[in-house]
Amino acid sequence: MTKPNVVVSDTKSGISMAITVAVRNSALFTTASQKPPAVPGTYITISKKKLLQNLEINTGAKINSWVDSMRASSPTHLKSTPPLSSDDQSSSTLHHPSALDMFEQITNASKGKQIVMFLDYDGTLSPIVEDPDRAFMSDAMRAAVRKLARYFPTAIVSGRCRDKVYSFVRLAELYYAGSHGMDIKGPSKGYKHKKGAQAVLFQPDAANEFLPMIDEVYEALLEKTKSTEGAKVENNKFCVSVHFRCVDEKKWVELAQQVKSVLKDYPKLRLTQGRKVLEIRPTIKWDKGKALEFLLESLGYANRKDVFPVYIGDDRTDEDAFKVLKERRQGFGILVSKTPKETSASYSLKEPSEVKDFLQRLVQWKRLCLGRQSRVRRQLEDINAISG
Ligand SMILES: O=P(O)(O)OC[C@H]1O[C@H](O[C@H]2O[C@H](CO)[C@@H](O)[C@H](O)[C@H]2O)[C@H](O)[C@@H](O)[C@@H]1O
Repeated sequence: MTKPNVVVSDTKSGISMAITVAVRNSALFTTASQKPPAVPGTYITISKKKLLQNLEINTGAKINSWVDSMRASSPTHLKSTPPLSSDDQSSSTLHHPSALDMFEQITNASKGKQIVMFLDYDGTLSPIVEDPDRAFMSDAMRAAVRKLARYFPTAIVSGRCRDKVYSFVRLAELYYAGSHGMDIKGPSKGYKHKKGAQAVLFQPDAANEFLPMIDEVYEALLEKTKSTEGAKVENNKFCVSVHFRCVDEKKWVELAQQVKSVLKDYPKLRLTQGRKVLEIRPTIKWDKGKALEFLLESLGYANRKDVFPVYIGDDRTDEDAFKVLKERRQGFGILVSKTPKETSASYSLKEPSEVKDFLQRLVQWKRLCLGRQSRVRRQLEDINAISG
């Protein structure tokens, strides 16, 4: 389905807004004369009443699709889903092979380049648990990430607020991009930056303007959802998460409607979907993919061919970063998932324990490479000493 961006303008009120129109199944364009022009960005005129009605329909349809896709990915539903045919399995395995099985190919592709690591937090470094405040990472995972950061610049990129994710990871030598990349900070003082890299502290100006609105929406969502047992609202500074995980599935539509009813007063906020969570974010063009590009630039790798970024994540919001890597044709994305999914990542890992194994193997491989290099250097020095 094509989804051109169309600027819709209401002539009476002068309201203009950019919306994405699903052309083929569109409820907006019912007659040939109403069909959108082929060129995106063209102005068309729709009455305000019609516009609001149609947005209602679109949002209503979205609520069902969010809830359906959350249902489809819940463990109880996965169990009852018929297994893929052997053909399906081999094709998805072919498309997204295990990063552990393909380890050698991956490291070969990185030869002569600087690997830079980007790690999502929930579901990647820590297992998914019911209480978001108790999503701790294991000591073994922390040790693996600590060693990783000795050899490669390493960033944590999370939907959580930066302070919260830092309180879980507790490694001062890393870069942290919280609130889906809207709040970025480099390693604490005392940790060396690569030559050419800048000390980083960054929040897009446009995001800062949203802070009071986000706090207001957080309070409104707390109030609106308080009657729904198990619902949890989390303030992630530049965004808000509404958790469905502990809510009875029969109440999911109701909870999604509560969220929608609060958001109708905030057209400058948008909703994205994660793992049994709806996330409320500013409508600015900033996401985990932009954060990845920003960090590469801050590290001194803008427009450089000798960089090899690796992004590991499990969530829909990580797809923005996978896409950036695909478009740049640099490095690759690794999706953490037990089941095949549509993704822009190149490889997959099943769960956080496999992520840990992969990070440990990277460290071992790098140590071997460095060991080999220093042996060769010593031999050359010996030869030079003898001959000269
Ligand atoms: O970008 P991430 O680091 O993956 O953060 C995305 C969201 O993760 C958290 O929620 C998820 O993990 C929780 C703990 O395991 C789980 O209970 C919840 O169902 C998941 O959606 C976090 O609480 C959210 O704020 C993040 O946006």
